[in-house]
Amino acid sequence: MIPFYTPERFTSAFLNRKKKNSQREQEVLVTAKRILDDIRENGDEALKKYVQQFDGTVPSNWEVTKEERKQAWDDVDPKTIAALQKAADNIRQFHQKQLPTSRTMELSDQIQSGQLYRPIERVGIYVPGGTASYPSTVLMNAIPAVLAGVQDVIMVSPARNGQPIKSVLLVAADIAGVQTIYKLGGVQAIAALAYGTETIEPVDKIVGPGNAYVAAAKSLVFGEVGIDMIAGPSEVAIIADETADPIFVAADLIAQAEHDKNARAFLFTNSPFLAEATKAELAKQCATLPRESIATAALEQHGATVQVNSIDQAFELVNKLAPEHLEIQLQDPMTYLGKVRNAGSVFLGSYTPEALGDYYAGPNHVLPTSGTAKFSSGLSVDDFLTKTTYLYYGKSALVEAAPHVTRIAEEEELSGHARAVQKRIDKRE
Ligand SMILES: NC(=O)c1ccc[n+]([C@@H]2O[C@H](COP(=O)([O-])OP(=O)(O)OC[C@H]3O[C@@H](n4cnc5c(N)ncnc54)[C@H](O)[C@@H]3O)[C@@H](O)[C@H]2O)c1
Ligand SMILES: N[C@H](CO)Cc1c[nH]c[nH+]1
Ligand SMILES: [Zn+2]
Repeated sequence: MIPFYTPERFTSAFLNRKKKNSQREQEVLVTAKRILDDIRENGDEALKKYVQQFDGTVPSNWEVTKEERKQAWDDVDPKTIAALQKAADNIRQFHQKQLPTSRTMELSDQIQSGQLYRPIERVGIYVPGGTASYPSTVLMNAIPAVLAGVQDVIMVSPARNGQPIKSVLLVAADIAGVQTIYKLGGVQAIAALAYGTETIEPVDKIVGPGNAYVAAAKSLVFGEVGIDMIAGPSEVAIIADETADPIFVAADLIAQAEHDKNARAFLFTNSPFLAEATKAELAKQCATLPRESIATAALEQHGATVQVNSIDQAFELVNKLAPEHLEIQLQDPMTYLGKVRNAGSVFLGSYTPEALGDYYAGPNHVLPTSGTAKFSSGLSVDDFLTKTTYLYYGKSALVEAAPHVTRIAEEEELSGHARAVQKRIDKRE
């Protein structure tokens, strides 16, 4: 089960590793590039070829029809629909507060400047559909886009082996306000969104998580279109002391580990009792878990219980790790929030499991992984907006600024710049 680490061993095993593409990552990149290039060159014909190869059958229509979307509502249990609607309300409410307002700075009647926010026009949302389906991911990606004012929100998800896209994903798409849904997944979906084909219009930005092939394809089309981030395997770090309940701690480590054999789940504790009790509890809870083999593999290969000397040391290590999710299961958890420097999202107290945020509470679950929380943030309304600054100077304001502007231009030996100002001054005199 979960291996024990000293802080020193944890540091050398997880924090000091040089990032270098493994041979497998290189192979995935080569495959993704080959598929992208082919679809860019040969459009729908190549798209069909890869859909057939990787997803088993080519659907008769790429786009999910109105009838298929309507039928989905009859297929899904009304209790699931109600839960998704409530979750959507919470997510909407949280993200609504992120909406910025355009700013104007009026320094005088001669000088005005400001910043305009505008929605990106067309956004593609990737919703995974390989080993599991995630209606929560539809909500988390589409709701901020719709709130930002994106005109066309286009969702892609694979319809594999002749099976339709799961009805629950179609219902979630309706609840979130997705306009168009294409039955496409993997690298071929990213290619169609980025480059377009004869039948599919390209988008301006692609967001959403996916497997290694999807992540590689997103990294390769970046520049041609925008992307949100390159998502790695999901991860949680839990800081807990002797007051934490080992049943809750183990349950939350497992909730992360069941995602993927490469998922990472870490417990940092100063209590040897909690460490042992959690280990025993992990074995007990895994034994009855439907995804036991995935969770056990993740905990054994990518999990760790770190015996820290103090809670301060736990925060030091966690800030270096910059985990996607951080749970603080300590007494008076809110008092520790100020100690968090790097983390995608923080869950405070024993009654705030990460699962609450994954599905329901409001904050986004598309978060920076693999230490990237040091320089990036989770998905938000901001990801669907562009910022344009503007500037207005009247004549007398330019006259006042002119000597400074021309001085700097001369320093840079760009006399054309200096003249662009000076010509106006000369004409005035
Ligand atoms: N971070 C988050 O918010 C979040 C949320 C949900 C899911 N996820 C993650 O997303 C991932 C989903 O992965 P998935 O595989 O289930 O679904 P997916 O939709 O990402 O990938 C399925 C597609 O991969 C392609 N593919 C499979 N094998 C291939 C190969 N050998 N060569 C080329 N293409 C190939 C196929 O086209 C297939 O349609 C998981 O790792 C999951 O943990 C993350
Ligand atoms: N924990 C995942 C990555 O943040 C999100 C998710 C979706 N469904 C369940 N969990
Ligand atoms: Zn999850």
